[in-house]
Amino acid sequence: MFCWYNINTQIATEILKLGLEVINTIAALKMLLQPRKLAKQKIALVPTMGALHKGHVSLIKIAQQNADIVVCSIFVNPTQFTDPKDLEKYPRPLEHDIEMLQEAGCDYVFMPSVKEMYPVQEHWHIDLGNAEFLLEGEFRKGHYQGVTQIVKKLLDAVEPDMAFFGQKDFQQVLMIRNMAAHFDLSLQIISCPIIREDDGLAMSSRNIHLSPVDRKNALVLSRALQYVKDHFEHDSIADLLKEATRMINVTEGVALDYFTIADPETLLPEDDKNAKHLVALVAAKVGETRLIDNMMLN
Ligand SMILES: Nc1ncnc2c1ncn2[C@@H]1O[C@H](COP(=O)(O)OP(=O)(O)OP(=O)(O)O)[C@@H](O)[C@H]1O
Ligand SMILES: CC(C)(CO)[C@@H](O)C(=O)[O-]
Ligand code: BAL
Repeated sequence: MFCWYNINTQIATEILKLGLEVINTIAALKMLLQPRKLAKQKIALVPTMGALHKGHVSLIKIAQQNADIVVCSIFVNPTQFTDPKDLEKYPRPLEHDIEMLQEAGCDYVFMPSVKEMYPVQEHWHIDLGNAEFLLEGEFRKGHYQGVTQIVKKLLDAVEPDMAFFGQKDFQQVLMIRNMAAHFDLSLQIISCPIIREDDGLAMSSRNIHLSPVDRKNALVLSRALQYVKDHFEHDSIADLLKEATRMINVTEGVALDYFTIADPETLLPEDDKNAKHLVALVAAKVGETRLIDNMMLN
């Protein structure tokens, strides 16, 4: 059986020739990064679960502009999946990912096994604040404990000066910032803009599961967000929510989990349009695929 974590030697050799180093263990990673750290080079981490697309590449490019060395991790983290079927079918196109990272000029890719990251069973539970239980936290209970658990392990392995995350996973960035505050970590956590397809759909690894009909229907999510942004000046929050949810609910094959206009720090619903910052966030199942998206409104 082809094993995702064991890179075949031929591919590994090709990769080394092209300058991208593929590392599977924390010990090897630390050894490779040590001289870089001694030379005071700035190290950036871009954590991913693979199935890379232009959204991931944009994080790598931003990281390159801010650091000397960019490490991208690819690890499909089992502890953040609340639906075993979602984990099982998560896309794992290894060779394609390696090619994208080479092309992007990434320096190191860290692709550990599950055993490497979780050598023993362990308990993880930290206080992430009330926002942990809202939105994604309500629909994927325990998800952010799993996300922060693996991100802390990756940060411990790489010890980067900065880590880059996409704003597409808006709540995730907030949770990771809260985890970093919990452990008093001093690294910079940088949130990067959402990269979209030409028609507005937010890029996501799970888009690969969309059938052609789903793909068309999925557009209603970014359209509803854009509607809210475009009408924000003149309409009340209640009217904006009403129209956005209507747009989604009339789209066949799309089942809405939530559409909210919220405070970006607390994620609590906000009905005061004069609030300094507001974000609209949406999650829905499109066919069998659950997608999320968001847009800052002011
Ligand atoms: N369209 C995008 N624009 C910017 N950043 C993105 C985009 N999609 C994902 N990212 C970021 O890339 C990082 C790795 O995400 P991940 O590997 O889970 O990909 P994904 O596309 O979010 O996949 P999925 O949502 O299906 O899990 C995260 O910080 C995520 O926010
Ligand atoms: C941050 C992350 C890599 C942790 O597994 C994941 O949640 C993701 O890809 O967004
Ligand atoms: N991109 C967020 C990771 C997840 O959905 O599990």
